[in-house]
Amino acid sequence: MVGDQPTNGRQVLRASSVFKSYGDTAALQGVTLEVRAGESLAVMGPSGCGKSTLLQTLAGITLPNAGEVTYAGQEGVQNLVLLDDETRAALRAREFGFVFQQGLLLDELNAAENVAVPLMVDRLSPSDAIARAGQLLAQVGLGGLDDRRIGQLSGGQAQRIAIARAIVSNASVVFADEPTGALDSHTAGDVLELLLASTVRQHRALVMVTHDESVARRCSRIARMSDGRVISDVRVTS
Ligand SMILES: Nc1ncnc2c1ncn2[C@@H]1O[C@H](COP(=O)(O)OP(=O)(O)OP(=O)(O)O)[C@@H](O)[C@H]1O
Repeated sequence: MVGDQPTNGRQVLRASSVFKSYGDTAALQGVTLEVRAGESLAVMGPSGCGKSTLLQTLAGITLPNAGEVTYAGQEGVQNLVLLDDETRAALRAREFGFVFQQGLLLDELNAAENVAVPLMVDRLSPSDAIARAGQLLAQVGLGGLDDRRIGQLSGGQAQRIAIARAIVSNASVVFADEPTGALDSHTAGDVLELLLASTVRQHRALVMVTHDESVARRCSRIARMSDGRVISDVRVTS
């Protein structure tokens, strides 16, 4: 099935005329883009065109040089650019989830502890957080692996844990940067299916950077970038 959910949900995120430079490198050159609840947005384009910078800007990880990023969340509509670092970090931990190609899981923690981290950041007691993490691991098909160290898992299992961690605190937006890039095609398909099932089908928004057309076509919308600009933004219809 293509375009897993209708995309007429409420607007959760909006970048307006966003510019971002790193020194002399203009990574974003006036991007305006909205993201709605229950939609999956694939961000595509050639290497270096600004995809990851856009994702990180929408997520409030990177601050733009100009423009606004508004987010409609638990505290109402807020411009992420104007929040102080601590407030923005707390909002990210509470309302956003992240699935990256690799590297965000903590090797020194086991599977359940990794999933529990956002809950503990959000001040849930460790025992309640670990119990909730165990439920999430079962939901993503990894029941019984709670005590397994990250280094003892396959790439596909590690991405399932990353997905569990991304949604454990009821994130309303999940950001994924090449989430299947390091996986073989069969495992990648399973992980993508899980990512879509645990986000858009739960009325979350998914914003995903990918180089893979077949992955993008499973999303409900594709934004294509070139030289720091969005050059096309279309619904996936078939
Ligand atoms: N921290 C940084 N410092 C300096 N330049 C950076 C930094 N991050 C990104 N850039 C530059 O900004 C531009 C956009 O980078 P970005 O990572 O957003 O592109 P991308 O489309 O995600 O690329 P890729 O597909 O290769 O991951 C590139 O020219 C890159 O070299």
